[in-house]
Amino acid sequence: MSDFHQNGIITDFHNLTRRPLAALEEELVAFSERRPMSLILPSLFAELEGPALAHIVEELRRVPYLAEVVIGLDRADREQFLHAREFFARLPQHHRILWNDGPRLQALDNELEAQGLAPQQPGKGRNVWYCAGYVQASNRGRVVALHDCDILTYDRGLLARLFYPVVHPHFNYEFCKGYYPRIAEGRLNGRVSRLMVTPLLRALKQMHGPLPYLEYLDSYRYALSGEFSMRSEVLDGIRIPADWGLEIGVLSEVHRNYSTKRLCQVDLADAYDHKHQPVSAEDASGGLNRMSLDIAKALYRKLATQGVTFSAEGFRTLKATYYRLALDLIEAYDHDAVMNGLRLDRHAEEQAVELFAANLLEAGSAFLDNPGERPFIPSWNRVRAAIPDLPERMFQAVERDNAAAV
Ligand SMILES: O=C(O)[C@H](O)COP(=O)(O)O
Repeated sequence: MSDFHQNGIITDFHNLTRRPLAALEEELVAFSERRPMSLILPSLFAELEGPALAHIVEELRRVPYLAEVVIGLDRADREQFLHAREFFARLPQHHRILWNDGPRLQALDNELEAQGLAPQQPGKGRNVWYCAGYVQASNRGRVVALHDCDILTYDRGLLARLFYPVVHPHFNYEFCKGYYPRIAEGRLNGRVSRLMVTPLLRALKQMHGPLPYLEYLDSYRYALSGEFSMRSEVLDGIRIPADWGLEIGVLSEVHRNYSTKRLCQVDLADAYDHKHQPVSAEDASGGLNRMSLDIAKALYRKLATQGVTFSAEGFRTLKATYYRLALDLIEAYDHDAVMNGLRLDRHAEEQAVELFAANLLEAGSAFLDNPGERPFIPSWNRVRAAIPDLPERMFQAVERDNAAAV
């Protein structure tokens, strides 16, 4: 049960009364006339075979207010795409799959590449970016929500709560971010969020003063959650990273474009569990190792756009400050866990913090050594300026891929 604290920066929507889902959904159906809703599901083909997605689709089948569901499908060959079409066919809502590796969308990607506009690397950010372009072209929704496809504890109340703040006709929020406790099987999870992002933001505040941007980021209870909703025009103007920096990138872009009065967060669930990636300490190309590098790079680059300058010496200080703050937080997490009868492996937590600390330096060197890197994908506004009919052609390509014969 959450309290009713407001942090004074963004509005916080709590779950104070466990209001029945039927009441929320009834309102959402009424709101949908004025603000129709699209749902984007960024998915890997492998997730169709995992334990979460079949249940998510079962829940979605019963959602009465959605105008469309757009599934961004990554890492699928032709046969797998055909399987995905069958898999999602049970959705009663209008739905389309973006076969990102298919020949039609690849051809458009090549065209964008020729103009220097294509995402530079594969990843969740790239997948979401293409889906964002598609929902603009399909023009079915005024409000768009996104959630991950590996949520093991999914129920459709999560989606209702995620949409509500942005679709209520008398509220004028542009963007809403979800939060929840990542607790499962007696353990406290959310390792990158708890052990890296929170102490890193606080270390940056110690070093650079209480910048409004850092205060703002730190006001999110779960900055890395993959669940957010927004008015559809928000998607047009933002530049997001192609990789795991997506969540931090989106939060940064909405901060740049809107007053914090137009931004909010919402309590989505009492517990949340998903697929846990390995830490992957030995291999920086995967797992939480890679995720922490991508996030640190995205944060440094966004801070640079706020006028913050970095140096090798500064990164060393950041590492030391972060490390101390992270160890103090582990103590707090541990005590909180004990009182709640949860388990926390302090050794594993400290090992993760050591890795993240090293990665802050690693990401720092990448930042200082590659000033010309293009980690952010251009906004769709820019794509439309360069190739005006590309979104429409993408729409047609998706229609053809989803038609009976591919
Ligand atoms: O949100 C996070 O911190 C990362 O996605 C890792 O989450 P996990 O520890 O719950 O796997």
